[in-house]
Formats: sequence, structure tokens, C-alpha cells
Amino acid sequence: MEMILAPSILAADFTKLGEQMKETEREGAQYIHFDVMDGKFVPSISFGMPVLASIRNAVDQIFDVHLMIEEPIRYVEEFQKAGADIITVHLEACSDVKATLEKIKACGAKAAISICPDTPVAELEPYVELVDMVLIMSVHPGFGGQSFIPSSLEKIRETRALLDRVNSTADIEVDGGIYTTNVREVLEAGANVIVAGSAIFRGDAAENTKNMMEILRAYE
Ligand SMILES: O=C(CO)[C@H](O)[C@H](O)COP(=O)(O)O
Repeated sequence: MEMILAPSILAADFTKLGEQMKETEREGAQYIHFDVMDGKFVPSISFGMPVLASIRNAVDQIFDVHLMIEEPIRYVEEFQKAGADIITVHLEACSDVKATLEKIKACGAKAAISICPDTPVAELEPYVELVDMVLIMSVHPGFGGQSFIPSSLEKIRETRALLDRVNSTADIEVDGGIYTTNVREVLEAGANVIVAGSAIFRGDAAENTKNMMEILRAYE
């Protein structure tokens, strides 16, 4: 199975965003991760469609868009038009999860579902056959630079078991507090898409990507 790195631009230097993204692409990061926050579902506000659209052509990486917003169904079309290839919505943020996932697919993007640290994996069960990816949050969403919550490892294992049970080949992405020091445990638990913000963009993005990719490739 391909192991994928999704650097989160939340931790990037926005004065040189295009260049930093290119550095991660050159070193093999397949995705770029966008943390979209609305100040309601999560306390912080980040960025939206205009930022995606303006940098869509800077790289060929897959745009992996994590919508931490209430009722994301209102915006999925606009994010797809702005360049999103994968759109992740939160189970906790949708009044109609199924309709939201179907709308993502209808507009041509891949659909993914995420759960916060306090939401049990069992709640994903009705939706796993509708998605291309499950995102397990390993921090409470809202801010970069937090510490990985250790109980996330068990949730990754439970998610892999759930996907196996329904013969799903969906990816498992994990987001929050992942560094070269703990990424092996996350991969060993069953994840194959790693989001990393601080670990990539704090310091030398090219060197950090290279080091992270070396570990990921050893698990393929
Ligand atoms: O979704 C997020 C916060 O809601 C961030 O993507 C996530 O926390 C990654 O940042 P870091 O690698 O710095 O922990």
C-alpha cells in the first residue's frame, strides 16, 4: 500500500507558500493538506476558497481539503471548483452526513469523513462504504502544534478493522501532533495517509519532507 504524506499548510510561512509547497512536492509529498476553519465548529478561523484557487497551479499535488466547518454541504461545490481533489467533512458537523458525502462525489471530488478525538469509531459504521478516506483526528481540531493523543492509536486499529469487515479499501488519514519520532506507531496501527504541519514547515521544509518520506517508504 502506498504511504502518503500530506503536509498541512497551516504551519507554513505564507509569505513563501508556493515555494514551500514546491519543496514538499520535490521531496515526494503526494498531497497538500488544507485546514479550513470557520470559527464555529472550531474556535479558530484559517482560510478558504480564494487561497486554494490562487495556489492551485503552483504544484501538481493532490489538494486534500479538511473542512472544519458547520454544515459543510453549503460549500463543497465551491471548494471543488477552487481546486479540491479530496474533501473531508466532520461527522459531528453535518445534519445529513450521507447527503453531504453524496454531494462531494456528485461534484467530482473524493469524499472523506472525519471524527474528533471524543467521537467513537463505531459512529462511522453507517458511512464507511460511502467514503474514499477516513480521517482520524489525533488532536482536538482547531490549532496546529498540539500533542498527539495516544488513544488515537487504538482508534486507528479499530478503523482498519471496520474497513476490513466491509471489504473497504478506503485510506486512513491521521492528523495532529505527528513527527518523525512517533509516525512509525501511527503507520503500524494501520494509517496510510499522514498529515503533518509543524513537523514539515517548522524549519527546513525540504529536509523535513525528505526525512518523513524516508520513514513512510519503509512501510510500503
Ligand atoms: O487539523 C489541524 C488542526 O485542527 C492540523 O492539521 C493539525 O493539527 C496538524 O498540525 P500539526 O502537525 O502542527 O499538529
